[in-house]
Amino acid sequence: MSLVIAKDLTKIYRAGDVEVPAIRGADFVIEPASFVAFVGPSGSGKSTLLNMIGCLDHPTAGTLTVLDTDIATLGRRAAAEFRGKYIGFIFQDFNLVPVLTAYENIEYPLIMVQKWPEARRREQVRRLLDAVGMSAQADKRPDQLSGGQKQRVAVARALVSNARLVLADEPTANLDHDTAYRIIELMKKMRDEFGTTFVFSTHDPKIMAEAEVTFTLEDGIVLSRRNHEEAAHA
Ligand SMILES: Nc1ncnc2c1ncn2[C@@H]1O[C@H](COP(=O)(O)OP(=O)(O)OP(=O)(O)O)[C@@H](O)[C@H]1O
Repeated sequence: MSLVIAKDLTKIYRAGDVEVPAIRGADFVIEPASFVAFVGPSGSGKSTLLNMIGCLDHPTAGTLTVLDTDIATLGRRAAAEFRGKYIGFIFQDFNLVPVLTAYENIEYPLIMVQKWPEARRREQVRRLLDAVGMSAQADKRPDQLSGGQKQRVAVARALVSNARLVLADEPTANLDHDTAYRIIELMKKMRDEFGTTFVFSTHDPKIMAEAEVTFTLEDGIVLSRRNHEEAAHA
């Protein structure tokens, strides 16, 4: 069963009398444990699509099924619960809490959303710190970390609640190219290790080449789907 199924997905923003069609009838499918990129120019609708898949924004029309749930039908509370249980987020500006250490930033969703007992939390946070290669920096605050290290912490935080799907909106936009490449490789390694589906957006052609499946967006329309493995063997 596919993890995400979008059919004729449409999003129109309304500001007074003005309508902005951000997504115009998108159809796509994302499989479990896949490594997927949405690419396209600024304003093509990448963030809007990721926000709808992440239950942060409501479709105007069409259907969007995530993990067998028609998420367009969820109310605010149910959407928040669904997000907390199944979806992790990574942002271009890291979004770490400045007064918390790397350890505490990763632990935060377990306290706020999941309410795990302390011993289980500690074991899970240490496992994630180790998986992203940040155990030695566990006690540092974000201002004591490099951009790449901050994004490693954010990757661990996105996975700490055992998310089935991680959505990353331009996760490498604030990183130099080598660091960006290493973060994408880390995300792929996490996909291999935990079986989590990763969906990210990017403008960067070198970064998009690292995805296994690429959807190209233009003016709110999914123009093409490319499977890199099929292409490599063609
Ligand atoms: N809250 C909003 N209200 C009105 N229009 C919006 C809103 N959010 C996005 N849009 C419009 O929807 C379209 C798609 O925007 P979106 O942010 O999804 O594109 P994007 O591909 O992520 O762009 P970028 O790469 O610059 O982040 C744009 O025309 C944008 O101006």
